[in-house]
Amino acid sequence: MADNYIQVNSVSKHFGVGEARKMILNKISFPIEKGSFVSIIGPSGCGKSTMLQIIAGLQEAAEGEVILGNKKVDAPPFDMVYLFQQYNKSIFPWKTVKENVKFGMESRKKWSKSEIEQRSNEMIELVGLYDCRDYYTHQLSGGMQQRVAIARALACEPDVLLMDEPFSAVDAMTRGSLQDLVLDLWTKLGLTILFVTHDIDEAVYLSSRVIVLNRAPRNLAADVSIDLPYPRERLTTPEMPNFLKYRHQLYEEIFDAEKRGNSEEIMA
Ligand SMILES: Nc1ncnc2c1ncn2[C@@H]1O[C@H](COP(=O)(O)OP(=O)(O)OP(=O)(O)O)[C@@H](O)[C@H]1O
Repeated sequence: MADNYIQVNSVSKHFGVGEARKMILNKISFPIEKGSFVSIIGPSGCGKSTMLQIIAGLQEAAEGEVILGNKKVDAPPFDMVYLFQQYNKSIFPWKTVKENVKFGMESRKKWSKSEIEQRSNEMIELVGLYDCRDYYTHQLSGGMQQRVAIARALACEPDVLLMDEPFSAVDAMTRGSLQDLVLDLWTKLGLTILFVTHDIDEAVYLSSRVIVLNRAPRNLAADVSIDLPYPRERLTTPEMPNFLKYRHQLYEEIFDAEKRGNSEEIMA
């Protein structure tokens, strides 16, 4: 059932004090439906990561609030996990794949030993690393390390997965297979996903909805529902007329947002 699971209510944020004070987000509001896949795009510096971190409870808004379910987010909620941009650095090199995946569950002290054992095996299997479960980080490729970080995050049974440019450091082939993995996990586990990316094709391919942030003024430039069927197919989806239509529309939005942002910087 579609309902507004997360509500971003008039969120503002600035950094710096005095003359150095800079408005980053200005009264941004949008709802997120449960089970949706929402990407946030926008020109560099428009505040995408800051927005995601406020939603995650990792940064405080200067004004406004984020509601998850019926509760205001004022600290990282247990049912939300945040995957950082360079999340291959967040896995421990002295632990094996399996130990890394178990670590997140063990630190929450919510599950028994046998539940941790079973769930970690299931997650490792789901991300396709079962045969490498006893490997250490240095024995894994970058894409495999990212699968470990995803498995560790999902082992904790979150409802919401927040991802900040998760695939920016991998080659095109790995990126494609990680995109399909995330779509597969989203479907199988019934997650709500918020995804920050610079890549418009990636945003259209993955998302049920794309939000565009402006750099000047610091508000919402566009909110576009992506009416393309799931499951998405790597070869056929990008050739669909609607895919090309959304891609074109979002490129235009970004170009406009960039132009407005650049002219604001020249005026400043
Ligand atoms: N802790 C901080 N202190 C001061 N300024 C900050 C801080 N964090 C972010 N900023 C500034 O806020 C603005 C928005 O940063 P943010 O990383 O949210 O943007 P972004 O849209 O994710 O950028 P990019 O696409 O380049 O990753 C930038 O101008 C950045 O320099």
